[in-house]
Amino acid sequence: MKVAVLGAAGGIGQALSLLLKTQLPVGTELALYDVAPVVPGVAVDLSHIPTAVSVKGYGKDDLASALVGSDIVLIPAGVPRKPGMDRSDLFNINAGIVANLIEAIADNCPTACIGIITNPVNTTVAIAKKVLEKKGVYNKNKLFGVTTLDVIRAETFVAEIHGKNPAEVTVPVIGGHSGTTILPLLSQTGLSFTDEQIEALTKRIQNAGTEVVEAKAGGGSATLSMGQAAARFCLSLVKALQGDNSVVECTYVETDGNDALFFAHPVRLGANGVEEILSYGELSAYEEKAKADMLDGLKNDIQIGLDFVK
Ligand SMILES: NC(=O)c1ccc[n+]([C@@H]2O[C@H](COP(=O)([O-])OP(=O)(O)OC[C@H]3O[C@@H](n4cnc5c(N)ncnc54)[C@H](O)[C@@H]3O)[C@@H](O)[C@H]2O)c1
Ligand SMILES: O=C(O)C[C@H](O)C(=O)O
Repeated sequence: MKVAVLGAAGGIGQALSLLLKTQLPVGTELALYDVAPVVPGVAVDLSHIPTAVSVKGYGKDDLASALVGSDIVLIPAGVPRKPGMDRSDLFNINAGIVANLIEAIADNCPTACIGIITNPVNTTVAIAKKVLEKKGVYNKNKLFGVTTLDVIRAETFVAEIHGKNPAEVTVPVIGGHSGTTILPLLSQTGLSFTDEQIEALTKRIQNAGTEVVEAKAGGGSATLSMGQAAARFCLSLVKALQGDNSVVECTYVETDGNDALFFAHPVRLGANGVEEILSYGELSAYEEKAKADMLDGLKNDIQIGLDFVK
């Protein structure tokens, strides 16, 4: 098994790479790529941790070597938000970065599962689809927008309110990854909430990225919690690729278009990536309305991505 992290020297990239170095199965190869000259040093640093996962750093001109043979490629490359910005304000810089990296994936490891972290996720995943299609290697079962951070935040905040261990709480989060497109399904937690709690919790989960951006006061966005979220997603994918058919994660994937072309659902993973897109079940009246209200915005975000690739 080979896992490549593109943008591995960044805030998310370093946290994620540390977690993968310590948690990937024995024998895994971890390839760390970044345009920042520190990346070989990050790899050497991690290589001193005594686990049976080999780590190699790849600089700016070595993208192809980093990618060849990869089974999973995770992409946290790109610029993060500063206070006052929306995720969509990152489009101008990050769209081109993602398109170029996806082209290289198409050329060097066209059958890899790709997890996109770079914002705006609602749009960058659509860019990836178009680039892969143009290259003739698109497989919708292997392209994922990583929305796991919304899930772990929802689990944390719900556990806090109910005085529970977060490990015992499950909250599906559907839709997209920005503002109101993030839709936590509190009705499916098996726990009860007042209307006021539902309103406040939903808003907190939707604004949690901004909560971090403001707290970091110009120093970037969520990196450590995102590292944890991406590691959870990657480890689930590894388990599934190795034959475990029972792994379910919420992730932003291409669907039958019932809601929008890309929509985060609970997804059963397997040896080929997406095994089955699971129904998100019955929504409460509050959730139905929230979904109806955000769909046009999400569809627009997706269209911007599709239109970016000529
Ligand atoms: N999906 C999510 O839930 C989620 C959560 C947090 C952050 N993000 C997004 O992740 C991205 C990265 O955030 P960060 O805090 O790690 O930023 P960062 O600035 O700390 O790190 C980004 C890294 O990407 C590298 N990079 C830039 N262009 C590159 C290229 N063409 N190829 C390879 N590497 C390149 C940079 O050198 C840097 O090391 C941002 O777009 C951010 O908005 C997404
Ligand atoms: O909020 C951001 O810009 C980063 C990320 O999407 C997050 O949800 O923390």
